[in-house]
Amino acid sequence: MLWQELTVHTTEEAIEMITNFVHELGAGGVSIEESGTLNKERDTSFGQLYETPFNDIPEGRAVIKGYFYHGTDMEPVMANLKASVEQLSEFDIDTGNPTYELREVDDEDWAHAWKQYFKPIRITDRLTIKPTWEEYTASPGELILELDPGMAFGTGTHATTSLCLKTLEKVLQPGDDVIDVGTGSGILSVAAAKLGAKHVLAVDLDPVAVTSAEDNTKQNGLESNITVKLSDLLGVLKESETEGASKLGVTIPVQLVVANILAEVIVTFVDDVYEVLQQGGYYITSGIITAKEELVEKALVAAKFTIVEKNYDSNWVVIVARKL
Ligand SMILES: C[S@@+](CC[C@H](N)C(=O)[O-])C[C@H]1O[C@@H](n2cnc3c(N)ncnc32)[C@H](O)[C@@H]1O
Repeated sequence: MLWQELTVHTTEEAIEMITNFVHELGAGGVSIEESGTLNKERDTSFGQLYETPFNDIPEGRAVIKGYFYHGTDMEPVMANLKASVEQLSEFDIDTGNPTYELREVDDEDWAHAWKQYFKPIRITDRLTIKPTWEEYTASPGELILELDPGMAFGTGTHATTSLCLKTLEKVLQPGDDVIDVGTGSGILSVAAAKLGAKHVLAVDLDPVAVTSAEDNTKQNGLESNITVKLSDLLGVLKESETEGASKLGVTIPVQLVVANILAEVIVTFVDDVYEVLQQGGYYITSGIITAKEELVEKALVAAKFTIVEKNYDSNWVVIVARKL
């Protein structure tokens, strides 16, 4: 199928606003590329982070691409978008002299192009992510995460995913029950299970992510260690109250929760994380751009969490909080 691809070259700071504009103007899908991440393209109903490796986008810059159906009259779309972007300076958002391009593309091109760049990645001495279609020989003691993210988020190349993986390796104790909120491809759940979790409950509100996480659970032979559900954390809490833990696989309260979602979303369920955690339990959270770090910290402290560690990669932070 043919699409019209509208590209905006701008700054990381303007991503959120411009992505919203492109959506509001009727794009069927939006992709976001920042420097040094892997680009995958699909619908952005949850405002996910997007990934692009080996690109030559300079630090602080971003490329946003909106895909419009072939018959769309792009002239008013362009005019509207430019007018909205110009207004951003009034809100002190630096759009960095944006430039615009328009071209026709075939969706086969953009749905699969990223695969050629996705190679085995060694995240830590122990954890390596291996695309299912690549050959790789593991060294002794190396844990291999077999992964085909499909169109879900979570290849491991994005700074936030790799921050979460490194932190999981440090914090998770064998035998822990774990909840992975916003599982995407299931990458963090697969890692948690391979690192010795007793059971992992993986939840996501996006059916595409749920299918991907289920597939990756199977690829790694972890069907008896990971339960995947189309839900958010509140849904999990309600289900555990009404039906008990039997369908969730984990026993609530759990020892560890991990959530790699955008800051604005994370702050909406901090209290639910506190409730679902055992005393002494850990909460690993990322998806937080450093500009939003304080917002999340305040919400965590207000919910009675103690912040025990923070680590950074590019403009992203992972926060480790504890229920003490
Ligand atoms: C940035 S991706 C993270 C994927 C993967 N966990 C990783 O670390 O690479 C965030 C995921 O959270 C999901 N999501 C967004 N809001 C959510 C919510 N309130 N509850 C559950 N999942 C949510 C999105 O659908 C998306 O798949």
